[in-house]
Amino acid sequence: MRDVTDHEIAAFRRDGWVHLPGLVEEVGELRERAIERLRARSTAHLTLVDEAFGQSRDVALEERCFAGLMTSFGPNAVRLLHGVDAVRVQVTNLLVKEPGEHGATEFHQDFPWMPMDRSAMLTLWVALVDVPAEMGSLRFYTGSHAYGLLGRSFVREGDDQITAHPWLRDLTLSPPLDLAAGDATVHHSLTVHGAPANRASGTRLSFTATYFDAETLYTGAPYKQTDELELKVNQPFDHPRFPCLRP
Ligand SMILES: O=C(O)CCC(=O)C(=O)O
Ligand SMILES: [Fe+2]
Repeated sequence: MRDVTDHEIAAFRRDGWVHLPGLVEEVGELRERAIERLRARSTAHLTLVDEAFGQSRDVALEERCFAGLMTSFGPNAVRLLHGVDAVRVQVTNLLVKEPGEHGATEFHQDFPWMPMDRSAMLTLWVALVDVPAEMGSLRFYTGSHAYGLLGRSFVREGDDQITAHPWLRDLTLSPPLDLAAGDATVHHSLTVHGAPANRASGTRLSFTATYFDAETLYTGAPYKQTDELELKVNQPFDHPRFPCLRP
């Protein structure tokens, strides 16, 4: 994996998202492991998120090659986030968007569900196959991370951010990106983002990892991932599920 450049860091801080062409040199093994693992995924559509994409969560806890990818991006995540000395990983995931099976990913922010006391958090999204725009690469409202918490989406029908906050349309929507396998995007946890449905013929396949400031304290807000972990309120996420990475 290459380092992010100073120019890319400046763009991320200004825009709330950045395109990282050629971030990962070789994705062959990652793609094979992803396909293998996704065979076992549940295809039940139980939530509004399931309508948008399938998931295989915590992939880096179980697959060495994804653990390597997660770890190598740690120093980049520290550099991208402002005033952060170390990060923890919140979750790693494989996302699959099938033509026909999945619809659009409605525009949303990632942070409003999180049981964290600060929003210094970002998500790396790596294309594991070529993802032309019509396959559903992510779109971002440029600068939307400056507007704070805008509320939860995927909770009720019609709660996407554009319906809730029509003024977002005054911001610039990022261009439809044609990603090659190994290209990535990064978005801040407050950046409004979404993706169109997959209108190509193949499967959209990506790896994501979410990183947050290692100093972040647990608030105790109900959240499926953390409810069972016996974390202490007002203490850091000091738990093997949230590995700490330093530059
Ligand atoms: O891949 C998608 O369509 C959505 C992914 C997403 O919202 C995220 O990684 O935060
Ligand atoms: Fe998201």
